[in-house]
Amino acid sequence: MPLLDVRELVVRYGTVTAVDQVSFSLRAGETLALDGPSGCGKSSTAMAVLQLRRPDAGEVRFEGRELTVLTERDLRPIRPRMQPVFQDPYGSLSPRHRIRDAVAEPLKVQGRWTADGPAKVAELLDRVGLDPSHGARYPHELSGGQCQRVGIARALASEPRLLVLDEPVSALDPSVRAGVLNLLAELQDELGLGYLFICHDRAVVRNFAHRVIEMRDGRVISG
Ligand SMILES: Nc1ncnc2c1ncn2[C@@H]1O[C@H](COP(=O)(O)OP(=O)(O)OP(=O)(O)O)[C@@H](O)[C@H]1O
Repeated sequence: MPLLDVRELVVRYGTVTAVDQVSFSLRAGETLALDGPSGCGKSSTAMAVLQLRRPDAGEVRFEGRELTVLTERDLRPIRPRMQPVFQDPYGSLSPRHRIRDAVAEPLKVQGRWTADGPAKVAELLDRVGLDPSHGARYPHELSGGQCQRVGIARALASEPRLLVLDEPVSALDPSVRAGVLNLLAELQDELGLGYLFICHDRAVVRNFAHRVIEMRDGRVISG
């Protein structure tokens, strides 16, 4: 059974059809890249997969369950298992919260904060290659690459099966990109995560993805 199976997905904004009958599937432990020029519908596909933007038509089957028919309430226990990581590492963190609080937040929101919470946060920071002492800092005291690692630690706190990575290294200096991509590859090996990886850097896609589908004007043109 695929981890994620998307069938004939459609997303419209008024009269614009941003995603037009897109289908693909993804297995656990696999990275599928969505490639294509700006405006071709990659982010809209990602948002619809995550049910952050409910699709206008089509199916999104995740771990065997059809999500598009579920209510917000029924989606609540499923949401932690599919986590986004966005392009802008600073933008996805609140400037007023310390790093340790940002990583603790999903545990607290999901009712999983217990006496060993601080130790779990330290472990998550260590897992993404950050010194646990970074937990006391604020986002502006970290580099872009370190912030993106915090974003990944926050996603891992939810114990996901799928990460939707929307241009996760595009905003980073070329010198730190490889480090973040290596971390993602290690986590995938270790945890068997599926990655839907949105990226328009051909070299990165070639090195990192197991399969690539190419989009143009809302449609899949190859892959
Ligand atoms: N909220 C919105 N309202 C109206 N139109 C939108 C909205 N979001 C996206 N679009 C339009 O939908 C189409 C697909 O956009 P989308 O952001 O999904 O593409 P993309 O491939 O991710 O592009 P980029 O790489 O620039 O993020 C574009 O024509 C875009 O202008």
